[in-house]
Amino acid sequence: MLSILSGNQVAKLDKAYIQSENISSWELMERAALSFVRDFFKRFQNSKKKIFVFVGPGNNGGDGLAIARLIADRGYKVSVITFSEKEKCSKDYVINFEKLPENTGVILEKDFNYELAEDGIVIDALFGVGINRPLEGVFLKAVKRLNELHANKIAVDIPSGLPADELVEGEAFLAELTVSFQFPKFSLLFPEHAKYIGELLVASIGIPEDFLMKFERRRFFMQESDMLPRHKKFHAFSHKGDFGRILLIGGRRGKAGAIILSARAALRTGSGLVHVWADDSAVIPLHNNCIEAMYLDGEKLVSMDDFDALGIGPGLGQVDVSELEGILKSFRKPLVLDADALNLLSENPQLWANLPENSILTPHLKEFERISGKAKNQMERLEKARSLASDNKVYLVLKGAFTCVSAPDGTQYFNSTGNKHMATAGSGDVLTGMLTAMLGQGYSPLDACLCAVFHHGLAGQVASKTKGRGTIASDIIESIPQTFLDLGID
Ligand SMILES: NC(=O)C1=CN([C@@H]2O[C@H](COP(=O)(O)OP(=O)(O)OC[C@H]3O[C@@H](n4cnc5c(N)ncnc54)[C@H](O)[C@@H]3O)[C@@H](O)[C@H]2O)[C@@H](O)CC1
Ligand SMILES: Nc1ncnc2c1ncn2[C@@H]1O[C@H](COP(=O)(O)OP(=O)(O)O)[C@@H](O)[C@H]1O
Ligand SMILES: [K+]
Repeated sequence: MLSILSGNQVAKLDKAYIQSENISSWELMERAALSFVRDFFKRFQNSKKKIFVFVGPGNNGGDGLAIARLIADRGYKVSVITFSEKEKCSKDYVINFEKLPENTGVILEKDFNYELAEDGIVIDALFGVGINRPLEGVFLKAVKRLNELHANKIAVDIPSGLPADELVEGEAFLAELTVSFQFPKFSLLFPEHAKYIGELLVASIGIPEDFLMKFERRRFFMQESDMLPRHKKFHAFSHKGDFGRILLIGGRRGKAGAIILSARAALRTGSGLVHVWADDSAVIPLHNNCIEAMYLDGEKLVSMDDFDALGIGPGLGQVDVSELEGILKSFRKPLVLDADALNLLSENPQLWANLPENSILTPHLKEFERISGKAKNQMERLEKARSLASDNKVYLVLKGAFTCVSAPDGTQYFNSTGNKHMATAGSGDVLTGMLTAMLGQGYSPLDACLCAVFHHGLAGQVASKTKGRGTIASDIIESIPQTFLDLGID
C-alpha cells in the first residue's frame, strides 16, 4: 500500500532516504526525472511537437531541467523557460541547469512576454510541494497565459499553484496529465481540484514502502499488489457454504432493480448462496433477472443467525424505523448499510447504538451529508468521515472518485481504480453486493472494504473499455469476473 505523506514530510523523507542509501539528492532527482520521461515517451512517442518546460527556482524546477535534458537527448525539440537567476535557485536546480545540452533553448523571462506555440507540449515544473503561498507576479501571469493555451499540458509532481495538502487559493496550472512522484499528494485526491489535475499517474522514484514506515502514516493509496494477500483462498474441497450464505434486504415497493443488482454482483463476486428479502413486487423481476438468488419474504425468515453476512438498503424505501431497528438487534455480526438504510440512520440517530461494531457504511456524498451535516469542502468531509468511523467503530466508505475507506482506527485508504463512467444509476448497489459477498466469505471488514472497492473500480474500468460513456451498472457486474482473472485470484 502506498503511504500518502504530507508535503512537509516529503523533504524529510527525501533527506532520510538519501542519507540511508548514501546517494546524492541529485541522484534521487534523476530517478524522478527518468520515471517521468518513461511515461512521457509512451504518450508522445515520435512527436514532432515543440516542448516547453517551465521551471521554477526550487527542486520542482530541478526536476523540470533534468526532464528537459532527458527529452532533448532523445531528439525532441526542447525550450526551457525560467524566471530566476541561477544564483537564487536550489543546489540541484543549478547542477541540472549546467547539464542542459547545448541545443536546448533557454529563455530567462523577467516579465513573461514569451510567444507560445498553440500546438506544443507544455511541461509545468514551476512549483511542487514546496509552494508556500498563492501564485503571484510573473508566475501568476505565466500560469494564466498557459491556461489559455490549447497545448498538451503536463504537470510535474503537482500542478503549480496547488498546495500539497490543502485547497488551492487563486490560480493554478490546468494540466491534462499530472505525474506525481512516489505517491499522489493528498490534494490531488480532492474533487475540487479535478480540473487542475486531469489524468493522474504515480511515478515511482524507488523508495521502498518499508522505508516510509518511519513516518507517521494515516493515509494510503491502494495498489493492485495489495490485493492478492488480502483475498481469501479457497481449497479444492470448498463447498458453497464456505463461499458464504448472505442476505440482501431491500427492493421494496417496486424498487426491485436495486436489490437485484446487488444480488447479481454478490454472485459474480463468488457468493455461495444469495438470499433476497424484498416484498412481493420483487418476486417476478428477481426470478426473471437473477434465477440464482433465492427469494424470501419476512414471514419465511426464521432466524438472522442463518446468514454469514447481511447487506441492507438498496431500494429499501421509507420503511418503518422499528423494522430496521429489529434487524440490527437480531443480527450481531458486522453488516453493510447502504442507500435508504443510511437515510433512516440519519433521520434516527438512536439507531447508531444498535449498529454492530465494524459494520460497513457506504454513503455517496449526499447520503454522507445527511448523516454528518454539510462540509465546506472535501478536506473537511474527509475529517468528518474519519471521526465518524472512529467514534462509532465502523468502516465508512465515502464513495466517489478515489473512494475513501475510513477505518475505526483513524486510518484512511483511497481507491486508485474506477472512472467517470461509473457515475451511473445502480453502480453503488453493485458495490453493496460485492461487499456483502466478501463479508459472507469470511473476509475481515477491512479486507472486504479494500478488496470490494478496488475490484468494483476495476470492473468499471473493464466495462468502460468497450462501453465508454454507455456503461451501465449491469456491465460493471458482468466485468467483475475479469477483475479476479486479471489479478490472478482463483
Ligand atoms: N522525494 C522528494 O522529496 C523529491 C522531490 N522532488 C521534487 O522537489 C519538489 C519540492 O522541491 P522544493 O522543496 O524545492 O519546492 P518547490 O520546487 O516546490 O518550490 C520551492 C521554491 O519556491 C519558492 N516559492 C514557494 N511558493 C512560491 C510562490 N507562490 N511564488 C514564488 N516562489 C515561491 C520557495 O521559496 C522555494 O524557493 C517536489 O515537488 C518534487 O518535484 C524530486 O526531485 C524527487 C525527490
Ligand atoms: N467519477 C467517478 N470515478 C470513480 N468512481 C466513481 C465515479 N463516480 C461514481 N463512481 C463510483 O460509482 C459508485 C456510485 O455509487 P452511488 O452514487 O451510490 O450510485 P447509485 O446510488 O446509483 O447506486 C460508487 O462506488 C462510486 O465510487
Ligand atoms: K509542478
